[in-house]
Amino acid sequence: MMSLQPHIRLENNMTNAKYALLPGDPDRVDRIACFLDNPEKLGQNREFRAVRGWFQGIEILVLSTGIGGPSTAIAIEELCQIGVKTMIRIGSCGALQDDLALGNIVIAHGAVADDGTSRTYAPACYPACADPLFTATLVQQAKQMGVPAVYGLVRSHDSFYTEREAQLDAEWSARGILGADMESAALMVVGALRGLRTASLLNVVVEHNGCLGSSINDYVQQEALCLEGEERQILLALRAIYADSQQGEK
Ligand SMILES: O=P(O)(O)O[C@H]1O[C@H](CO)[C@@H](O)[C@H]1O
Ligand SMILES: O=c1cc[nH]c(=O)[nH]1
Repeated sequence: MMSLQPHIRLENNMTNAKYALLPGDPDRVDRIACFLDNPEKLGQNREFRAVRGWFQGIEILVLSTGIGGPSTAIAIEELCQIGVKTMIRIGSCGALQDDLALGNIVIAHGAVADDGTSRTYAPACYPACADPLFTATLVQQAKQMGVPAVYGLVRSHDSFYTEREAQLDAEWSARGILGADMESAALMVVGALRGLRTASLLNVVVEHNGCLGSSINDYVQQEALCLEGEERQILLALRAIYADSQQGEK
């Protein structure tokens, strides 16, 4: 088996984790670590910050993927080389539906693959789907926890600031897509091609057509709602991992 992975700079002997949590933002790795027992920093190279820890006895690796499909695909490929089997994105998204509030959680069972990475790995008609059983476990746990969560489809894209974004968001909103992010599709497509189980949990950090509050109080309150959502999605993922682990060796 290959040893030190060139980008994530992890190797087999550093962790036995079969489950990985994958935020985009490296700083989110540190906040996730607060939910784990005996968290241990494994290092950082570029956008890939790694921590391992345990939740109810299950070893979990946390690795940031950076922004977008290319670095996410690199993270998935290299995590696969060191034996990780189940990868759960702990991401954020912009809502595409009016009834989604800041801090609500979107459980994505599939994604519109509007990104270049997915297209590079497979034709555009290849479906970007999460693992159905793990996703069902997430939905079940969310219900048990009383988390404000919805499940459905999201759209992953490569652009944030093009002139067409508002129009594209409106079109995909009309098709019932719940939210927009930049990594879920690549995770699902590359994961499926490599025989991995994937899932994506997205915290709503931008409301659909929401007017941004101008006062400091609004801003502070919005930030607090987003952080609460992040805590919910982390706990939800960890509880689903535990429930999944009780169903047999993965
Ligand atoms: O919060 P993360 O996980 O980085 O996800 C979202 O935030 C970034 C854009 O601001 C993109 O990576 C998007 O997918
Ligand atoms: O609006 C947003 C927020 C996060 N990520 C996106 O892709 N869009």
